[in-house]
Amino acid sequence: TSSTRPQRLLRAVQRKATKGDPQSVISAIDYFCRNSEWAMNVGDEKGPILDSVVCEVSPATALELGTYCGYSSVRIARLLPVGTKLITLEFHPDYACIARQVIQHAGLEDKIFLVEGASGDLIPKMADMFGISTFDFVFLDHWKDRYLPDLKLLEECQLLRKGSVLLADNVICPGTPDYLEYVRNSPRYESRYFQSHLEYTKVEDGLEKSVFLG
Ligand SMILES: Nc1ncnc2c1ncn2[C@@H]1O[C@H](/C=C/CNC(=O)c2cc([N+](=O)[O-])cc(O)c2O)[C@@H](O)[C@H]1O
Ligand SMILES: [Mg+2]
Repeated sequence: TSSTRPQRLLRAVQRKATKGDPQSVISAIDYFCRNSEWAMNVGDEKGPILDSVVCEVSPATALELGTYCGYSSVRIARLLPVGTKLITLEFHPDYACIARQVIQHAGLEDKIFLVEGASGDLIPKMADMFGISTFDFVFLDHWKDRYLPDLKLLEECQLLRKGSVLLADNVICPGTPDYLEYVRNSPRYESRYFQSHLEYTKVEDGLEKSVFLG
């Protein structure tokens, strides 16, 4: 029977990456996407920008919207201080299943809570589910038309505090025009664009970093 691309990506990790070594999992996925099949991971050019923002924020509480195969979950969680956790939301059960195995191969299952479900349903439950009050860092990488509604939901649920950092992938390609317009024009955000390229290609893309001003 035919396999799916996420299954083939996982197989490449299991074959090439060293168990318990997050960097080798990241390298195995990037190698697979450059040499076998493109996949929508933040990738090896935007990834270091993500890394630098995570290190700068050094979040005690971090949220990711859209796990997919777990590539950015591994990138983020490998940098988190001991005792801190990444909560990542994924509504496609098959992708969640692959991501759990990628995360396990990286040895990061104790630093990552993967919750299956839609962000719109789960965000209002985050405080109760995880006993947190606000997120220090949010990485948005799910369906592009959900970035703005979910940002507004985070605001409404008071899950952002003065200084919370939002980092959004693909603000140019595929593009998130309504989200960009909001964070760049709202007096409640200080926004900055990090120009880069769409993963594994020469097409322009970039990350938008927005700090919530309270
Ligand atoms: N509301 C929600 N709650 C939970 N999980 C959700 C969700 N909406 C989507 N997801 C999940 O997030 C991933 C979608 C990513 C969309 N990215 C993309 O469409 C994408 C496309 C390109 N591209 O076309 O070049 C490049 C990229 O870097 C991209 O991230 C999938 O795993 C999907 O199941
Ligand atoms: Mg993306």
